[in-house]
Amino acid sequence: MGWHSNKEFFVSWEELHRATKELARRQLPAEQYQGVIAVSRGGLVPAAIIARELNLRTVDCVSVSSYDHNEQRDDLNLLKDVTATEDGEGFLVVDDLVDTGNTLKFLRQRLPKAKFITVYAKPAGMELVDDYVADLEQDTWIHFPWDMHLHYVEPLAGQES
Ligand SMILES: O=P(O)(O)OC[C@H]1O[C@H](OP(=O)(O)OP(=O)(O)O)[C@H](O)[C@@H]1O
Ligand SMILES: O=c1[nH]c(=O)c2nc[nH]c2[nH]1
Ligand SMILES: [Mg+2]
Repeated sequence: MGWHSNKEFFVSWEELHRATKELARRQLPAEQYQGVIAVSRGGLVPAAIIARELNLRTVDCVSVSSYDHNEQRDDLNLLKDVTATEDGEGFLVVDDLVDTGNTLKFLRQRLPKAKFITVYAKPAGMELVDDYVADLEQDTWIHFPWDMHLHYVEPLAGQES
């Protein structure tokens, strides 16, 4: 799916940490929340950072599976449901990004009273998220640090030919 994208955006651990702390700061005051729900798996690292910054110790996770039909992901279903809350009231649902919005559309039905936040947002899904830090164009594929590996790159002068 992502390999058809025109542009790529590489996120380092440092940058993910910085952006997620900015997202956390925007959720203050922390007392208005009871806990955090991570959307597994991409939301797990951002949710841990948010929980640490807001000093929230109730952390749950939800896992959604999707099937690919004509490159459009639909037919979402819950692989693992939330147990910490019935309707999401007082909870922050955290994901790494919103792209088409299908994942969050599905989760909003399950947790109608939660606040939904992501670190990154693409235009098609922006309306489904209550807060995000950075927006990217729809045809940009975001590479997260857990999907990457540092490797050697030839100096520019060595790449001439
Ligand atoms: O807005 P959407 O089009 O639904 O896309 C966004 C979702 O896709 C990715 O998760 P994915 O389902 O690929 O699984 P992962 O989190 O386990 O990587 C990402 O982490 C979001 O959860
Ligand atoms: O690593 C990812 N980068 C993306 O841009 C994206 N969009 C949906 N799912 C995604 N996963
Ligand atoms: Mg995900």
